[in-house]
Amino acid sequence: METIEKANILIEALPYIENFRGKIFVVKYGGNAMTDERLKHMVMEDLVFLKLVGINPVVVHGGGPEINDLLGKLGKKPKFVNGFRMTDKETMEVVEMVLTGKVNKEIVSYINRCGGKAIGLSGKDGGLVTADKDLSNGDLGLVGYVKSVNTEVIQLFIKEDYIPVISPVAIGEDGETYNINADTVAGEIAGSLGAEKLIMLTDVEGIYKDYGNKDSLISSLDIKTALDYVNEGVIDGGMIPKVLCCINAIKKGVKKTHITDGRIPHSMLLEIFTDSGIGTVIVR
Ligand SMILES: Nc1ncnc2c1ncn2[C@@H]1O[C@H](COP(=O)(O)OP(=O)(O)O)[C@@H](O)[C@H]1O
Ligand SMILES: CC(=O)N[C@@H](CCC(=O)OP(=O)(O)O)C(=O)O
Repeated sequence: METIEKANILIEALPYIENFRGKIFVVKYGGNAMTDERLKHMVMEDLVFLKLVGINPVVVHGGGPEINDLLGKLGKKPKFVNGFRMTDKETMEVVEMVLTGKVNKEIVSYINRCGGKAIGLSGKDGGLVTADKDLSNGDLGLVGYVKSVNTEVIQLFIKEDYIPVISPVAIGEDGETYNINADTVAGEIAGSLGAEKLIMLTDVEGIYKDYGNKDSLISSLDIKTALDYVNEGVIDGGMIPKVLCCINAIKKGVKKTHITDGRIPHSMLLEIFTDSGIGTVIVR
């Protein structure tokens, strides 16, 4: 790359950096970007970069594949209904162990090694997220929905320059531990914080008008069109809950939500700091 091109890229980022200083970006971290070592490293660098230019990233992570791995080793077969894991008591123990014990701490130590200051939290810490039993897909055991978010805990850590890293496990008034889909938690936290952005890292480029036709990637759509696409079946499968979480977050005051390709190196920076972005933006 010519040196002038490098300089132009930095200059293109300048107005965004100015604009976003002090704002909160909630990042849902999952998919390939979480399992591929090289991509993992780049995501951590991107998070530290955001913090250094004055943006406040808040990470909500998944870990579905890791949970499946450990369940497999224990001889338990994972079962899903509409993308939600059937969670009996024994499965819940595994979910909590993997998400809060393994995945969360790995991300925290990775960010710290990359020069950031990360703090690991589950929904249980400081009453950050409370849950109740989710019956919207039938009785899936200990699957929960988000009842409340205590933003004070998150704000406290942001103020002290930490990057909060949150696992989607929460406690209910009944004292039960609940397993909540990570996209849902990210959407609810972004909404409650009034975040500037919710960024969903996933394993597709973004939303396609015609899934299967790589040329039909949509760069931007509003919430009404997004909902129409869900109802018309243009948006299907695992993309449905993602889009619904984005819509929910926007209705609660998040300015922009992004669905972007975690398989692309530094996709977060490309999405945030370039005029065209690389994935799909959903706005009001
Ligand atoms: N219109 C669409 N555009 C993009 N992806 C779509 C669309 N309709 C359905 N999908 C599906 O949604 C999937 C993304 O959801 P999912 O696999 O649950 O992501 P993640 O594992 O990152 O949470 C895509 O891999 C694709 O199979
Ligand atoms: C209720 C439910 O399904 N919870 C999810 C929580 C983790 C998650 O959402 O992980 P991904 O983002 O990697 O899919 C699960 O048990 O897999």
